[in-house]
Amino acid sequence: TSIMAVAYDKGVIIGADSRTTMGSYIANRVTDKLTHLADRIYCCRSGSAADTQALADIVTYYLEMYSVNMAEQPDVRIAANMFQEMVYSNKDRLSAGIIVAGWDKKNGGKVFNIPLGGGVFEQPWAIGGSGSTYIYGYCDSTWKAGWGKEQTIEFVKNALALAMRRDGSSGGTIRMADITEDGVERHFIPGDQLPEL
Ligand SMILES: C#CCCCC(=O)N[C@@H](Cc1ccccc1)C(=O)N[C@@H](CC(C)C)B(O)O
Repeated sequence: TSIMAVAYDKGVIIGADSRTTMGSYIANRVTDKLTHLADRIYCCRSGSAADTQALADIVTYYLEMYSVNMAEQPDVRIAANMFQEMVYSNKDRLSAGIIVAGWDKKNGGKVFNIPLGGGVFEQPWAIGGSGSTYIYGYCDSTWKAGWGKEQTIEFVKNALALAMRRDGSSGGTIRMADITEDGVERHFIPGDQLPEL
């Protein structure tokens, strides 16, 4: 897996490849790793498909309870803390690298990285999954603060395409989503239209 989330002035762009593997077999070449948790809050999933689906389902339920009991929408940070608590306290039994990202009224676009150990790290951008190891240099040297929507989308697209070319556990298509005050807009790049960098 190659997953990514980048905050920008109006919100956040999330992205992922679409490969699910079972050893060298590609079990799903059109996986959707961008998972809806609550209004304008998503997570990008890497690691065990089963573990991350189970965790996302539990957080989705908890966030619904939050909305009902607090009579207001949860901040992105709340969703990140819920994942962290479960990943940290079950770290020896789970394989789940999650990026929680979204937009909330108080804080705007936010990115929280939750790697395998269960730490939570608020960052302007985050990459994750096996493919991310191949693009740290590209991302560190390319990302700039102050980009708008188009530049951020371009950055996510190019970074994921580079990771997908080098990582055998990443591939297929690129799925992206743009999360802002106006809502969520999905973007899709078919496997035969990936940028050739
Ligand atoms: C057998 C089996 C594994 C079932 C499918 C399965 O979880 N594949 C995993 C790789 C993996 C992980 C942990 C144990 C085994 C196999 C996979 O493709 N993960 C991708 C993300 C998920 C959310 C689709 B990515 O991280 O590569």
